[in-house]
Amino acid sequence: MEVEVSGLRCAYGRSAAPVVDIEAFAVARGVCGLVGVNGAGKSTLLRTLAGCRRPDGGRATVGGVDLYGRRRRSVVGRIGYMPQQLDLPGELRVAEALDYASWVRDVPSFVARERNREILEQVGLAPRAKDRVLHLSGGMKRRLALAIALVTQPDVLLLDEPTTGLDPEQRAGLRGILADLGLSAVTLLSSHVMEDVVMMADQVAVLEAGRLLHVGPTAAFVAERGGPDGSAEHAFLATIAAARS
Ligand SMILES: Nc1ncnc2c1ncn2[C@@H]1O[C@H](COP(=O)(O)OP(=O)(O)OP(=O)(O)O)[C@@H](O)[C@H]1O
Repeated sequence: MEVEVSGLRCAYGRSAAPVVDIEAFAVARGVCGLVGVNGAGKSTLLRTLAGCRRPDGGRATVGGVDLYGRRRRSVVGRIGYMPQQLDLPGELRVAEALDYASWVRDVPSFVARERNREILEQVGLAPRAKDRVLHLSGGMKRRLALAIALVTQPDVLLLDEPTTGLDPEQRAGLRGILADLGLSAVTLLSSHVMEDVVMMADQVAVLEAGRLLHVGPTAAFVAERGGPDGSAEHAFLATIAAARS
């Protein structure tokens, strides 16, 4: 299932300059890392691709279906979205929160029961299934948000800064989950941490002031722009410096 964007413009306020302005962008499968400095437009783009924020111009499609068109219902249910700002039901227990998310997304309860148990194992929250969400640590809340994004077994997974607050073991766990999903889903993840992008994403997209500066295989991006040390950080900084000069 392909995620595609054409002539996409997003602005906050009628006369404001667009904070996302992308002529064309397509991700067909695997994991694409979306990188950019603070305010580059990553969250706005992901929110728009999740079907949560109507663009001010252009189109965003999933599997050829306009996310804001008449047939949107047929695709928004196939998208799993983990926002940057978590809004979790603190009073519920972890397993209940997942069941609730499944109910909201119309996953039949007989399917959800087994699947949610597996998801809790995957994200390492099975031992905390009976804990109240508000008692979880920051990193655990992030893992729960990831679990919630997975309840529909989405074809498209959008993760906004998924590694924030995760310990090294959990980062490795997230890589494992993405590697499994990479075979079947299109994943777009934003991150400030180039190291995470190199380890998790086979493609990298660089966003600067709402515009797409570069899209391509991560390995080539680092090899060609990473300087003598082959540093991903260097590749990123060189790309935005060239665009600003
Ligand atoms: N609700 C809002 N109202 C007005 N402006 C907003 C709003 N949300 C974001 N912006 C502005 O839009 C621009 C892009 O913000 P966005 O959060 O999409 O960037 P980002 O790349 O995700 O940043 P970060 O890495 O800091 O999370 C920024 O200039 C930001 O100030």
